[in-house]
Amino acid sequence: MLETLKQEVLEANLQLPEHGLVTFTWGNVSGIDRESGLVVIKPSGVAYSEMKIDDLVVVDLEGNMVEGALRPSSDTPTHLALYKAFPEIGGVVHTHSPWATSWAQAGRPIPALGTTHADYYYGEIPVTRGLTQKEIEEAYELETGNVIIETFRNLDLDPKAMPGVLVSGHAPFNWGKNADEAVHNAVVLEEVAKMALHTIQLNQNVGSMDQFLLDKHYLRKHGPGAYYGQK
Ligand SMILES: O=C(CO)[C@@H](O)[C@@H](O)COP(=O)(O)O
Repeated sequence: MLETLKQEVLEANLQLPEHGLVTFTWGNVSGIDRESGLVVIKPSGVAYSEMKIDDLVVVDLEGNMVEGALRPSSDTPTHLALYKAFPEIGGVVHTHSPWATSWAQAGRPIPALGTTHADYYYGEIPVTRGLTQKEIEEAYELETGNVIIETFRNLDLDPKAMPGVLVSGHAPFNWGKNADEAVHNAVVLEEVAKMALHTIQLNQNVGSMDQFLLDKHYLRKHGPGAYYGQK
């Protein structure tokens, strides 16, 4: 089971450079085996072109090392916080993909402007508040997870219907039922972020799309009896 998960996590990580979502080593993917509670994650600072399956690190949900010779990604506490808070997810990805990161740095949520967005994200893609100096100094990556969870609670968002978030001043995190789906959602986020910025540049008065169009696109793909089936 763990060997299969490692292969999935390796392949998901390697998709990041393929899709142009990472520069150098600015990103990481993990996957969880819910039965054992073990998480497989990219090692910190290892180049994608050199990464081998045995470089992946296995940790438990408390962050204790279970397998691996390298240091786990510095973002591991964020991944673990998300796995604990959102039991329905099986994969997490963090990138600094430039279009989504631009919105995060601007501290702006991405409004739902069209059907590409609505096929994956049920409404505006949220942005968190900025972390305080104390949070950054004491437990930066854990608090990054906590601020995401706080945002979802405050906005009453369902992580299945909203599989990503922008961390203010930082960058996006995405998730999915597994590592592959998390990366898929990150690719869509980047495309949607780019299109939204262009759309607003072309028409500053554009409003969010109509609720009935959002419902039609999101619910026919992900709602009960969805004809596409669940991703
Ligand atoms: O967010 C950041 C840095 O701002 C990290 O995700 C990025 O550098 C990747 O770190 P790791 O190599 O996974 O430790």
